[in-house]
Amino acid sequence: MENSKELRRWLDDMNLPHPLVIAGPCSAETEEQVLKIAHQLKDTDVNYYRAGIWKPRTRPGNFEGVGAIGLKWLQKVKEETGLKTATEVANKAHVDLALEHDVDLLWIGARSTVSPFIVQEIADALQGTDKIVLIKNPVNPDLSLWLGAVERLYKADIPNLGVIHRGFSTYQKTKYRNIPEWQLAIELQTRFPDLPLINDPSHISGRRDLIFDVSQTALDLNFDGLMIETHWDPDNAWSDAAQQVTPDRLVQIMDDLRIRKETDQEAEYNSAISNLRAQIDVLDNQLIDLLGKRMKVSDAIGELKKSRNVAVLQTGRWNAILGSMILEGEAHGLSEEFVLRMFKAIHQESINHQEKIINAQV
Ligand SMILES: O=C(O)C(=O)C[C@]1(C(=O)O)C=C[C@@H](O)C=C1
Repeated sequence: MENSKELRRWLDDMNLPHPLVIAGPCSAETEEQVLKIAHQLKDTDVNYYRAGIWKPRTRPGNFEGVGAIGLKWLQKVKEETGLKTATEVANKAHVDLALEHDVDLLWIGARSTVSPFIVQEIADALQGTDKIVLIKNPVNPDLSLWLGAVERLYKADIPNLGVIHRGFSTYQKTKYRNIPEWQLAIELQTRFPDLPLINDPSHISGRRDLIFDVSQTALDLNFDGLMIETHWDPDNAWSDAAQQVTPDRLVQIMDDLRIRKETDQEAEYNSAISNLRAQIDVLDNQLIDLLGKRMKVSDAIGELKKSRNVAVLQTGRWNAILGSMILEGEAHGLSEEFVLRMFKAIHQESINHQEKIINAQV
């Protein structure tokens, strides 16, 4: 699969004055609930009304969705409000039912994207459809697996594709339910700049007070749209209560978000940015030069260790470097997270250099 302008045609054709918005409850609960929220979202920026019909849950015993009856409620939503509809599908039976009920947009969930068998089954069931199909990232931060799923659908002649970034599972304790790992979304855009990219701040945040900030970051990174779980009574929702917002709050979020353009054609902007980018280029070259020099010193240490039969890894020294660099970084406005990541990468490269030297056959 190659990048092409064709990939974003379905989105461009919508000619939206704002990012694409997919909103609605995490789960369809009752007909009344589905219709009530849809009517509240009717005259807002919302383009697609979402509702989970089949819910993959971590543990058995939790609410697993109302099933096919919910698709009838979504049809009613379309009739009564004119909103297009969206739901998650996780196997062939779901696809067949969703198509039968004329759901306009289907998405593949994170737990399905991890399984090439399931993705292939869904792709086969959807073969040639002109519905929009969005693929959520797999639960683990694996860009190839994510793009592999997109490719399976592309090869099944499904032209209207896109991806949803919903964050990644982690053992670390963080403020997020699923850590964003924005770098992956940036890498995906670098490889497929025209593949529509939607952010799901609800699943990244796991709590409603973070949704605005995550959405703003997504828009600052050129995301094309947002999927935000919305419920008329979030606290009493049957699933994911903590991360849903009310329709009023959604409207407020959309009002407050700053939508930035990709670039600016003004001469003044162009000359200022060229000047600053020239400075960045000089500094980046200096960084590479310095890192090369540091590795040369590390090579010399490697030779010395080899002659004295000393181990490569020196945890005492390494911890001392980390401690002092975190403090130094702080004084230069660099976050601890960044300094740690950067020095772990430098340390690993240094170890690789020394390993090569120590294990070289003479
Ligand atoms: O100080 C050393 O012994 C080194 O080999 C250098 C270095 C580093 O790159 O800073 C590399 C490996 C060790 O684990 C500790 C530090």
